[in-house]
Amino acid sequence: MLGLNTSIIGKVVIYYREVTSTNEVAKLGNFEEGTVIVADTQTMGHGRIGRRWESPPGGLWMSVVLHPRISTEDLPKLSFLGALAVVRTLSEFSIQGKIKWPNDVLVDYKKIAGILVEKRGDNVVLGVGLNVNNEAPENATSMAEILGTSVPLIEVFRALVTNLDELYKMFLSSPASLLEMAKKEMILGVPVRIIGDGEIEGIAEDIDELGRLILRLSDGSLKKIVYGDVSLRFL
Ligand SMILES: O=C(O)CCCC[C@@H]1SC[C@@H]2NC(=O)N[C@@H]21
Repeated sequence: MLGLNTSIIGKVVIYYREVTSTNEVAKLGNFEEGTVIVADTQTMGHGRIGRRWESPPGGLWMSVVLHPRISTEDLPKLSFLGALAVVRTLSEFSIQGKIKWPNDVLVDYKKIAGILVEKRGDNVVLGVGLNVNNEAPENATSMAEILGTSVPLIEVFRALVTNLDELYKMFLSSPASLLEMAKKEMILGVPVRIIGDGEIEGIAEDIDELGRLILRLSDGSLKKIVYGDVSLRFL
């Protein structure tokens, strides 16, 4: 039926053999909402906290341009949206991924994907890096390594775009429901160390309505950790 299956993400896909960073291209351009920028390789792929992101051929390196009319406080939820879309995509390939707050997807505690949400003017960019057939960096993994065989990249791309689109539509109508769904896939209830300005240890107990991590400290009190320049290590 006409008009009932309107996708937002993936109507326009721009493919590059090589770019500096798909997030940079997406941030700087004047693209319509839902445009996907994807590249075989990135020469300057980056992650959170200015970290370098290795992007050789064989991996999925892509960014989605979004123009959500949402408050800034809901923006971190887009990172969970990206991570949840990756978890759903992996499960279509019989791989069980879990979300590590705030922006990683792990398989058996090894990183398989990272999400980077950035904003420039009206452009909100949701970048996803997923190790598919590329050799993963140390302590990380890839879909091919887990499955013991290479995976058609185009199928992974299609599945991811479909999952992102579905979840984005849900997010626009109810950011809170999206958060609840992502929480179910998050590694919680385990001891962690948060590294930011200083270091703090506790049990990663829950996520609040703004996507902050609720940490239970050894004296029983609770501390909220804001999504920002912090990283999390499992103890
Ligand atoms: O782990 C992280 O901190 C996030 C990594 C995000 C990497 C992706 S790859 C596509 C997009 N372009 C970039 O430069 N970064 C994101």
